[in-house]
Amino acid sequence: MAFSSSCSSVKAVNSRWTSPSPSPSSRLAVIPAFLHRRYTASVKLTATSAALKTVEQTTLTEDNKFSTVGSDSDEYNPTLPKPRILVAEKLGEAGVNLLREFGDVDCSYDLSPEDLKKKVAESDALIVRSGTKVTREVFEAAKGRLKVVGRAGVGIDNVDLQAATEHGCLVVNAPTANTVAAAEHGIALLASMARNVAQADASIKAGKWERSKYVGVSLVGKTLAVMGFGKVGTEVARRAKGLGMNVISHDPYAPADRARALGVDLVSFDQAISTADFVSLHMPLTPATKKVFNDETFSKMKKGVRLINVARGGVIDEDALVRALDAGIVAQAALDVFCEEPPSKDSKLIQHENVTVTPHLGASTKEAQEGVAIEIAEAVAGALRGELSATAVNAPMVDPEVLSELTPYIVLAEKLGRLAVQLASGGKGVQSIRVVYRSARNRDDLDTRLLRAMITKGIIEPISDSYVNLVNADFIAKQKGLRISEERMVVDSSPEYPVDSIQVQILNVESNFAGAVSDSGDISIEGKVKYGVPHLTCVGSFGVDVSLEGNLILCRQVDQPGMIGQVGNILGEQNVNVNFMSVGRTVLRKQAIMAIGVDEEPEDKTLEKIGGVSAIEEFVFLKL
Ligand SMILES: NC(=O)C1=CN([C@@H]2O[C@H](COP(=O)(O)OP(=O)(O)OC[C@H]3O[C@@H](n4cnc5c(N)ncnc54)[C@H](O)[C@@H]3O)[C@@H](O)[C@H]2O)C=CC1
Ligand SMILES: O=C(O)C(=O)COP(=O)(O)O
Repeated sequence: MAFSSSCSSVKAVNSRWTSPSPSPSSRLAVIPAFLHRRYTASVKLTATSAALKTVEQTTLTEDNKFSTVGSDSDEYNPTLPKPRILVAEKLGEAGVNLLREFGDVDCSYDLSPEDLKKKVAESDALIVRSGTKVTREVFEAAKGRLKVVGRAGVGIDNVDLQAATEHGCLVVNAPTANTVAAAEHGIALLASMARNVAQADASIKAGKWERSKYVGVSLVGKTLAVMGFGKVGTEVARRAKGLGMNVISHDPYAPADRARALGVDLVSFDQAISTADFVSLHMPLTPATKKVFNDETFSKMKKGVRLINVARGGVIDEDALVRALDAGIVAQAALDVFCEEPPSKDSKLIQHENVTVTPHLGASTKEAQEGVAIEIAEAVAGALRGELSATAVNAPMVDPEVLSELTPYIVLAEKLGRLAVQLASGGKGVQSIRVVYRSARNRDDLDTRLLRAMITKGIIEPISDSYVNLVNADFIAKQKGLRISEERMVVDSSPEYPVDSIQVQILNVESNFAGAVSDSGDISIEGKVKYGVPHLTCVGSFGVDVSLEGNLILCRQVDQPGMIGQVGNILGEQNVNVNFMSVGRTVLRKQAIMAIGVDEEPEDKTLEKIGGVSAIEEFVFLKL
């Protein structure tokens, strides 16, 4: 469907205009030099009343970098103190060295829960492995300082993700570097269990020579059920095929063609457990997989089945496993992971003669630990720099190519949100937002999660104390009762660009600038990215074209000659640098909107002078 914008045409006056030589004393008279600090002050004057109204708002960061993990004020800046990174579990040296180049690193292992809480209150990032429980209390104790938790490994079941999200704390993991190590450990357990290696070793060391007791079983020709055909499961399957095993797998989410390519059949859960001689667990611990191996499921297994678990202890009901071992349903089990780690010394499961155990060693090879350390160090440093992480667990994961393409639109989205909310009277009662993305691409080719998050950030931050980032944007919006509906319209523009325009509407709210209210009665602004720079292209029903840099003055006036000169002169006299100017009108010589981009924040008296120009009916000063 071709779309024509609801905005009126733009009068061609997009000229760069520089005020006469600025006097240093008047520059930055109001805006503090430290652009990263939040501050409050924004004024709106109307020509008729010239009354001052204040809207609380925040600044943008200098470099337009969008923040994934921190507020603008917390964003990484090389001139600010280095971020503090708490490494709470042993991490490979290469990773620690990488982190040291970037931040102040505190390697404190074996912290008590109380000490961990104390330390996170002074840390921007925390790095853990599977041995540290990062609970809600930890996030609460951090009091907003903790911006990222890095899990140096795959499983994030030791991190309270909901609490992290609510606190706007990004969680990243290192999901690839230990895959092979875990798979190799699975195969090591499989083979050593089948040939009683651990038991025979203990027997010899106890002075015995028991050859007939430790007759094993062969692997070749046996059926292995791989439960969870993800990264580790796939590598286990590949290796088991090499050992001559028949491999089947159960994974409700794995693509069948990927399995087929390895000669593995994807089957149902019951089929997998009832036909396998060996069952190897490789699924994550989730509410759906918790204790999925229990009395009922053990009873469906082939008598004499052998079980390997290098995934998570919690997927097995350990008491049920002891019963299944005692009943001979499970002939042997080889376990690397346990419900509680370390397990109690007198655990019947650990002590069972048919059970082989290792202390969560799946990822513990030199190679894997160096790889994981580098992977997590890069992810954490990137997150602290405000980059989007490819391994984010509680924020949108975005392909780097998609991200680089979307970056200018992300900046535009935040600025439109920030502008729109300043056009609402008093910034209160903003409840319903409608966003329309116009794009030449197919609906499925445009992932709007980042754009929506940044519009939310732009809307919420100027009117509240909350800081919003990609992690908590949806949560904070919900908490504040903000409803954001999104629409996509296919337009006849170039599919080379992901988005043609973004329109942000605030519904059912009064505006402090009548010119921003569209025919439908809602505050409406629209923007585009031009040559990589975000532009405002529509205010209410008026088409404009002004680059969104610095701050913005919007004037609604009678469309007549000389307006640009008059306002330009007022600003120039006060050494306010105009970076862009544009006039849009609906009907010739009736009404027009003048959008003026200014580098500095004009003083109140300057704004009052603009308000005093007789043809100006209303105007508003907006911070970007
Ligand atoms: N023992 C150790 O030191 C290590 C343990 N792990 C654990 O191994 C497990 C697998 O890790 P990766 O392969 O890297 O993860 P992954 O995310 O690549 O694979 C997990 C697979 O499980 C599947 N799955 C989810 N729910 C399932 C269900 N109900 N039934 C069957 N399959 C299901 C998923 O679709 C996915 O394909 C994780 O629990 C991880 O924490 C990983 C590395 C080292
Ligand atoms: O990566 C995983 O999921 C693991 O279980 C590895 O845990 P670890 O880092 O060795 O404590």
